[in-house]
Amino acid sequence: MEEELKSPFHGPSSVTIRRNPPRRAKTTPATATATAVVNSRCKQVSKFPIQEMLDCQLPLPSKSSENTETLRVYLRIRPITVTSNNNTTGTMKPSSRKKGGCLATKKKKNEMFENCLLVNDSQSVTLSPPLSMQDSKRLKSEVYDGFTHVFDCGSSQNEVYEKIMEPLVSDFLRGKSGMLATMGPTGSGKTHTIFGSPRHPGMLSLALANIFHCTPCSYYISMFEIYSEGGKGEKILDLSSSDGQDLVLQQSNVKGLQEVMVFSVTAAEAVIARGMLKRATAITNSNCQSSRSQCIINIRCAPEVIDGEVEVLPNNAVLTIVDLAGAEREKKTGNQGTRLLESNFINKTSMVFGLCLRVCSLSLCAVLCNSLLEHQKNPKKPIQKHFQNSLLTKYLRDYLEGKKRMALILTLKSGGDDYLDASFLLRQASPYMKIKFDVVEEPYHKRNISKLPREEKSKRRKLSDVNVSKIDEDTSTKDEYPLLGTELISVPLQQLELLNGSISSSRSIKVETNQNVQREECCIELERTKRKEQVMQNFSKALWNVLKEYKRKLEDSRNEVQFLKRSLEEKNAQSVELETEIEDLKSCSLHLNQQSAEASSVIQAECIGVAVDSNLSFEDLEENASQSSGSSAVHGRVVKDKKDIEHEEVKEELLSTDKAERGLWCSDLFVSSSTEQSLVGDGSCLTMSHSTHLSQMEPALPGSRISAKESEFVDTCNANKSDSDLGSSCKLVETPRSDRRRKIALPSILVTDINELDSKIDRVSLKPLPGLKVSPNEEIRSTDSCIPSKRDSKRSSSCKSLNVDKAGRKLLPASSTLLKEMTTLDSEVDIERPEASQDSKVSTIGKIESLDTCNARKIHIENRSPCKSSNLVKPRRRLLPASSMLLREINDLDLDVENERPTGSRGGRKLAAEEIGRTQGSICLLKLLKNNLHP
Ligand SMILES: Nc1ncnc2c1ncn2[C@@H]1O[C@H](COP(=O)(O)OP(=O)(O)OP(=O)(O)O)[C@@H](O)[C@H]1O
Repeated sequence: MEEELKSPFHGPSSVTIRRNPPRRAKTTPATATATAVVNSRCKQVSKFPIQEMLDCQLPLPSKSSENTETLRVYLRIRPITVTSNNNTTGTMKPSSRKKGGCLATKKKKNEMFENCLLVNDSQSVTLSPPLSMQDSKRLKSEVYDGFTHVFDCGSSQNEVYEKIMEPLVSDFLRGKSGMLATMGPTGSGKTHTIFGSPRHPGMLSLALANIFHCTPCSYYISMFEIYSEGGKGEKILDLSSSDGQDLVLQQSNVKGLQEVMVFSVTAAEAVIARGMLKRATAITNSNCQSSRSQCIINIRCAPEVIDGEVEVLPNNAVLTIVDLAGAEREKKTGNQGTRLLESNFINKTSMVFGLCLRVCSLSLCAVLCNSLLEHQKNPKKPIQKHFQNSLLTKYLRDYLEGKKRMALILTLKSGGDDYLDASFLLRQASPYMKIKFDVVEEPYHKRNISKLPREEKSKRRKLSDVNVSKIDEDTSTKDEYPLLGTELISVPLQQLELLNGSISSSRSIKVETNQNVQREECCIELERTKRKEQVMQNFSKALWNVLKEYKRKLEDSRNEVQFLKRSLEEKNAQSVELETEIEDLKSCSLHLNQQSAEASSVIQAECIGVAVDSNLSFEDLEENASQSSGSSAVHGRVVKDKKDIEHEEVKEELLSTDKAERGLWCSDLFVSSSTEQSLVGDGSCLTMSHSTHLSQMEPALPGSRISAKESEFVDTCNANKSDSDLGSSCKLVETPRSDRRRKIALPSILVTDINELDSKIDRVSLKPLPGLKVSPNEEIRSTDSCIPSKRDSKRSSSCKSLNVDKAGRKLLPASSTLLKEMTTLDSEVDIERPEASQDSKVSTIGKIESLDTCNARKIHIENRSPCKSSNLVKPRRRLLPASSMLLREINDLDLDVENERPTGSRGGRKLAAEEIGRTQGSICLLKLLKNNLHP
C-alpha cells in the first residue's frame, strides 16, 4: 500500500490501459498495400510481442488501489428540499425550501419536486429528464457509472468525510499532499460540503479536528480567494490576514500570502471563520448566500519548536481544500449587471477547471490527444496551455496535471429543474475517471440532429479531421446548456472516451458507423474541393495569361505612341522650318519686286524710247513681258497671273521636294521673280535686270552671241555692280540667305530658252505704239492707257502697274511664248559664284539678249490694267537701285546704234529716236535692244 502510494504513476494505472487497448483503424486497400510493403521489408525483424503483452492476464485493481488514483470523483446529491435546520429530507416540502426569493410557478414547482437523479448503486446514477422535457425535447434517461462513490441525498457530512476526506488527511499526515475540491452548479451544496454548518460541520472542520487530534502540533493555515471584480480580470484576496490586500500569483505560488500558524482546532476554525466573513458572496435566486469567488484553504505542517529551537522539520505536504463557485445559468439565477459578469467569470473558471481535470484524468496518450483536439479546434491556443487560462488552474496545476492526489466531489441537486445542470456536470465529469454513461433510450433529438442538412455541417468542420464531424454532432446537444460553456467541455468528451476504451459497445458501434459515413462524405467533399481548386487554378492561370497579353499590347501601344509623338515633333519642326523658308522667300520676292519696281520706274522713259526706237510697240513689249513671265515659271508650268496662287504652288513645291530641290526651286523662283520684276516697267529695266542676273550664271551658254558694244555695256554694268551698291537685282541674288549659296541645277528650260533665243527672236512681232513713230517694218502694240503714260514722268508708274493685280501684288510676268516652248535643260548653273559672272559674259549676254526679247513681248501682252497701280503696297525700301547710275553711264556711252529691222515674225517697224524725243539713255538702250534683236 505504501509503495503504491509512493509511485502512483506506475503499476495499476498501466493495467487500465492494457485492459482497454486503443481501437484499430479499419484496414483500407491503401493501408493494406503499405502494410504489406512494410511487412515484406521487415520480415527479418522480430515482431514486438504487443499482442502477447496485451493478452496477458493482469490482476484487477484491488480495493486498496483506489487510494492510489490521482483523481477520485465522488458524487453527492443534495436533497431536493432542505429543512430549516439544514437537515436533508426526502420529503417534498416546498414550504420549507430554503432558497430565498424564489417564487416558482406551478409547473416549475412540479419540476422542482420531481426527482430526476436516481442512485443506482454506490458508483452509478441514472439521470432522467423531467416529464416536461421528455415530451418537448424528447430527452431520455442516461446512466452514469464509474464514480468512486455516490452519496445520495440522505448522506451525512460524516459519511462524506470518511469516504473522501479521511484518506486525504491520512496522506497529509504521512507527508503527502492532497486536495479536495467541490464542483457543481450553484446551490448544489459545495460550500455546505466544505464548510458545513455549526451543526453539520463540513470537511474542513472535520479534517482540522482530525489533524489536531492525530498530530497535536502547529500548522499553518492560509486562506485566499480568486475573484473577479465586475467580471474584469482576476484578483487574489488574502482572507486569512486582516490586511485584505490583493496578491499576485507567481509560479503556482501566491506571493505575499499570509499563513496563520494555529495550534488548535479552535484557532484554525477561527481563522477560517474570519476568512469566510471576508469572502465574496451574494444573494441569487438559486442561493441566498451564493459564493462569488473560488476559495482556497491550505494547511501545512509547521516546524516543531521547543524552547525556541526547531526540533522537528516539517514535511512539505500541503492539504488543500477548494470551494469553487458554482456554475450559473442566467435564467435560473436571475443575475443582472455586475452579478451577471461575475457569473461569466465563475462559469469560465469552472469550465477551465473541468477541462484541466479531464486532462488530469487521462493517460499520457489521451492527454496528448485531448490537447491536440483542443489545439485543432482552436489553433491559437497552444497545446497544454489550458492551465494558463485562469489563476485557479495555474495555482492548482500540480493537482490538475496529476502530480498530486486529488479528490473531486461533484455536487448535484436532484430536482427536475436542475436536470440540465446535472446532465451537463455529469457529461463533463464522465471522462475524469472511469465514469461511463449510456443512453438507455436514444433520445429523439439526436436522431433529429443527425437529419440536419449535411451542407451546414460541412461548412463548420475540417475536412482533414474526421473527428471534427463527431464534435459537431456532439456539440449539438450543448445548445441546451449555453451557460455552462459546453463548447470546450462536451466536444472532446466522446473522443476521449474512445481513447480510454471506456465507452459502451453500442455507443461505439454507432460512432463507428457515423465515422464511416462521415469519412465518405469527407472524401467526396475533398474531391469536390480539389476539383474546385483545380478549376480556380486554371482560371487564374488563364486570367494571368490574358493580363500578361494585355500588358504586352499596352506596352506596344505606348511605344507606338511615343514613336508617333517623335515623328509628329519632327514633322512639326520641319514644317516650322519650311514656313520660315517660305517667309524668307516671300520677303525676298517682295524685296525683289520693290527693287525691280524702283529700277523700272527710273528707266521707264528710256525703256519707252527704246521700244520706239527698236520698232517695238508697247503692246508687243507687254506681250513679250507676259510671255517671258510665263516662261520663267518652273518647269513649264502653267503660269498663274496672280502671285498668291504662285505662292501656294511654291508652298506645295517646298513640301514635296527635298532641300536640294528646294534650292533649285529657289533659284528658279529667283530667276522668275527677277525676271517678272524686271519686266515691270519698260524694256530697259528688263534688260538691266536680266543682264545682271544672268551674268552670274555659268557655264557660258552655247551659241550666245555678243557684240562689242554689248560686251562693253555688260562690263560696265558688272563694274558698277561690283564697285558700288549695285542694282537691286544683282544684290538680291546673293542677299536672300547665305546658306542658300550652293550649287543648284538651273532648270533646263532656261538654258534652252537662252540657246534658242536667237532662232526664235526673229519671229517676234513688234507693233508700234500708238502715237509714236515707229519704223514701218516693226509692229508695236500697246494699250491706250499705257501710251500717254510713256510720254511724261508719270508714265512710269502707270506702266509699272501693268503687272500689279488688284491686291496690290505684282503679277507674274508672262514670259514669252519662247520660254513656254522650252522643255529641257541639262546644264547646271552656279548662281552663287560671283566670279563666274565675269567669266561668262558672252553667254550671259546671249541670255540677256533672249530675255530682253521675251520681256518685251511680255510687256506687250500683260499691259492691261495700269489703273490698278493705286492698290500697290510698296514694301519697305532697303536697297537703292543702281539703275540710275547705270543709265547715267549708259547715256555717256557713244554707241553706234543701228536701227535694224527685226526679222521676227511680226515685222514691226523701226521708230526714229528723233521722232519720239527720247533721252540719250533710252536711245542707247534701244539701240542695244535692236542690236540684240538683229545682230
Ligand atoms: N447535503 C445538504 N444537506 C442539507 N442542506 C444542504 C445540503 N447541501 C446544501 N445544503 C443547503 O443548500 C444551500 C445551498 O448550499 P451551498 O451554499 O452550499 O450551495 P453552493 O453549491 O455552495 O452554492 P454556490 O455555488 O452558489 O455557493 C445551503 O443553505 C445549504 O445549507
